[in-house]
Order: sequence, then C-alpha cells, then structure tokens
Amino acid sequence: MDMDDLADRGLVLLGCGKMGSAMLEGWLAGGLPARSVWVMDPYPSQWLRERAVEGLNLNESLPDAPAIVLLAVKPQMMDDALPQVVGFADGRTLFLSVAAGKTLGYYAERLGDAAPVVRAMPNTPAAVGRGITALIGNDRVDEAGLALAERLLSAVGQTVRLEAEAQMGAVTAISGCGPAYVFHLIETMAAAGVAQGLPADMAMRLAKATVGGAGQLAELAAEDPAQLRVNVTSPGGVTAAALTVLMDPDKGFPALLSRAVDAAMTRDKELGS
Ligand SMILES: NC(=O)C1=CN([C@@H]2O[C@H](COP(=O)(O)OP(=O)(O)OC[C@H]3O[C@@H](n4cnc5c(N)ncnc54)[C@H](O)[C@@H]3O)[C@@H](O)[C@H]2O)C=CC1
Ligand SMILES: O=C(O)[C@@H]1CCC=N1
Repeated sequence: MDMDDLADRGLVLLGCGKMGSAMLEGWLAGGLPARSVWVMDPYPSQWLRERAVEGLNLNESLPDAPAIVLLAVKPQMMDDALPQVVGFADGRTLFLSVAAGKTLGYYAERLGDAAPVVRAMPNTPAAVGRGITALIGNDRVDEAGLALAERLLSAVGQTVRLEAEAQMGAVTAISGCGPAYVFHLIETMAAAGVAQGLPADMAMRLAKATVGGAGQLAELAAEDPAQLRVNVTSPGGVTAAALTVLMDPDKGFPALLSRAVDAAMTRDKELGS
C-alpha cells in the first residue's frame, strides 16, 4: 500500500473538526486529490463544505475498501461513531486513530482481530506543516502499513515511532496538548506586557514573534535549549532576575508544568476507559 493506493482507494475521515481539518488541509495542499477523500461528519465546517464543492465526498456513501480510515472524533464520541466504519475491519483497510486515550486494545474489542490499527498523536501545527506525530501500530500492522501512516503524517510535519504504547500518554501530555501550553504562554506574555503599559497589539506581536523565533532557534541551533537560555541570561542582568522567579523549584515553571502534565495524563487515562 502506498500514496497512489491511497489516492485510488480513498481516505475516509470519521470526524473532521479541528485536528482532522488541520491534517486534511496539509494533505490536500500536498497533492492528495479532494475526490479521494470521504468525510463523515454530522456538523461539517464551512471550510469542509467548500472542499466538497471541489470534489471532496462529504457525508456520501463510502468506498468498498478505503486504504485508510482516520478516526478523528472526540474520544467521548468514539463508541457512537465507530459503528459507521466497523464494516472495513476485514484487514484490507488501515485504521489510523488520533483520539486521545483510546488504546489499541479498545479498538481490538470493537473492530476485531483482523483490523490493522495505528494509534497516532498529532498536534495542530500540522495545519502549517509544522506538526509532530508519534505513532505505534498493533500486531496486524506490517512495515508497509506503518510506513504509509508515517508518509501520510509526515506530509504535515515530523513523525516519531514509539517503542511501546505506554509512552502515548506522556506524548499526548507533551506534544499533543503542548501547543495549547505555548499559546497560553503567548497570551500571558502579552498580558504581562499590557500590564506594564505596552499597547495590546504591540504586546501580542512581541509575544508571538518571541515564542515563534525562540521555537525555531531551539529547533535549528546546535546548542541545546539550556545553553540557548544561558546565552540570553547576562550574569546579574535582567533575564536572571526573571528566571529566579520562573525557575524556582517549588513555585516556578518546572513544578507548575509537572503538575499540568500529571493532570493531562490522568485525564488521558480516564478518556481511554
Ligand atoms: N485538537 C487537538 O489539538 C488534538 C486532538 N486530537 C484528537 O483528535 C480528535 C478530534 O479532536 P478535535 O478535532 O479537537 O475535536 P473537534 O470537536 O474539533 O472534532 C471532532 C469532529 O467529530 C465530529 N463528530 C461528532 N460525532 C460524530 C460522529 N458520530 N460521526 C462522525 N463525526 C462526528 C464533530 O462534528 C467534529 O467535527 C480527538 O479524539 C482528540 O483527542 C489529537 C491531537 C491533538
Ligand atoms: O485536549 C485533548 O483532549 C486533545 C488531545 C491532545 C490535544 N487535544
């Protein structure tokens, strides 16, 4: 199975909200024909309806044996939604789930033993080709299946293969949810700037460019983030004063983020049950 096969046999999206659309936008931009895509979603967005005008199959009858079924409904909706695609669980179609918490065991119970299932955790920067997706398959997924899932996901950013499904909770709490933490950092930096007297639009522009630029530098630089931090921090200077607060082991960022990640992982487990 390869990308041509995907274009020929079809890609079905079960649910196409924020995450499904972020990925689909990247795949269509990368050359997947809209006519090769089937979306099942009772509440399609305006963007999806516009794609339907271009040939995307929106809430239409599904192909016989699509190459891939992407499961992108909320975990809480999965029990209700899955029966629509259970007929494809005969081994010919690869299931690709992005739902937080839903385990390979959960899918084996509902789709049976024949279905190859890849569990993946993407993130919304996929919409601009800057996502990162971790993935792992069940024992029905062969190397070709995993490679296809990887190729599909690498069209919207980086991919990483997990060694064990148990790693998925931590991945979800770090890179799946992580963009929200960073967006909140931007919000709070901008708000702090406004509190210090900057105009709101200037404070937001400074915050966005600082986080975007620092993120890109962290990815591209030879130095690790700790050294990049040191490079900003003049001894006895202004950054050092701020970092004394942020790096406080009890009340600072490490303790806060650790509590946030613990809360995310607890919720991830709850959603899986
Ligand atoms: N938003 C994010 O940053 C990320 C989300 N995910 C996962 O992606 C999945 C989707 O999340 P979002 O896109 O954020 O949610 P969303 O609420 O934006 O999208 C879910 C879509 O499913 C549709 N839907 C509801 N019931 C359905 C049914 N019975 N059949 C077909 N479609 C149905 C809804 O109309 C909606 O468009 C979740 O499982 C989430 O855990 C994973 C990684 C990141
Ligand atoms: O908030 C959620 O449950 C999903 C999982 C990762 C990002 N969004």
